Amino acid sequence: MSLDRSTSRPQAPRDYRDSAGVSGGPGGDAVERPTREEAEDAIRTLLRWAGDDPGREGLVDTPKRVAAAYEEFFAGYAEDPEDLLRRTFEEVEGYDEMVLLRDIRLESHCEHHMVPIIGTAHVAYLPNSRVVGISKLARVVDAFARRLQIQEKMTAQIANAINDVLEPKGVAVVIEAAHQCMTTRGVHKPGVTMVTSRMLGAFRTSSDTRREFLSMVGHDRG
Ligand SMILES: Nc1nc2c(ncn2[C@@H]2O[C@H](COP(=O)(O)OP(=O)(O)OP(=O)(O)O)[C@@H](O)[C@H]2O)c(=O)[nH]1
Ligand SMILES: [Zn+2]
Repeated sequence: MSLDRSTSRPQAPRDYRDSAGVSGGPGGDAVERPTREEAEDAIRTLLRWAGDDPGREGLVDTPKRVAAAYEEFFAGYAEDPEDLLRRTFEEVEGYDEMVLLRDIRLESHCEHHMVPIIGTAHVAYLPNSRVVGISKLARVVDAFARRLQIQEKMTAQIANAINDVLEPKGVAVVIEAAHQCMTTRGVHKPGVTMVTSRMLGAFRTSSDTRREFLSMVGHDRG
């Protein structure tokens, strides 16, 4: 879809549904994206609502900057994670050990308060003769993270997309993240981290495989 959001009203991208029926899309075809000008007007309204004057010098360009920032924060709606995974995979005979991408920086936004969720993702799979370009695993994390999210849904979506395209013997995803809606507002608990996981295939059925993964990502304490 077009990234030129200045005047056009591009169609909302295809809703992404994982095999658990979890929707990762922006709300389906019913959502019509406003124009860039309408988005900037909305930001001026919020500035007035916060108690400031959107016409003062320091704030004149702020709506434009915020809209540009939103394009980055929410770029995932324009991505098709399955397509990313299909792009570079190849058939490999003779490698059937775990592939792990550890400590992937994760930047997302919580769907309740629209404030950052910052953390780390660990993604592993057990190839079933098919391997993917390793950067694509990090791109899949970004494609789901750059949306309004809750951590449980994001974790499941990443694992399910990899499972659907690569058809591996197993997939494991662990995300550890701090939610700024808990640290900078509301309950104000800095230092708290939420940990979520999704284990599929051998990572779910074999405790040895799961233990190997958890030990490789440093989650085998206790
Ligand atoms: N399970 C889950 N909860 C989340 C996530 N991100 C934010 N939340 C929680 O979503 C809840 C929303 O609760 P509400 O009572 O509707 O909103 P609120 O009045 O702003 O709640 P407080 O954050 O407790 O002030 C809060 O408990 C948040 O901590 C997430 O990724 N997963
Ligand atoms: Zn929140």
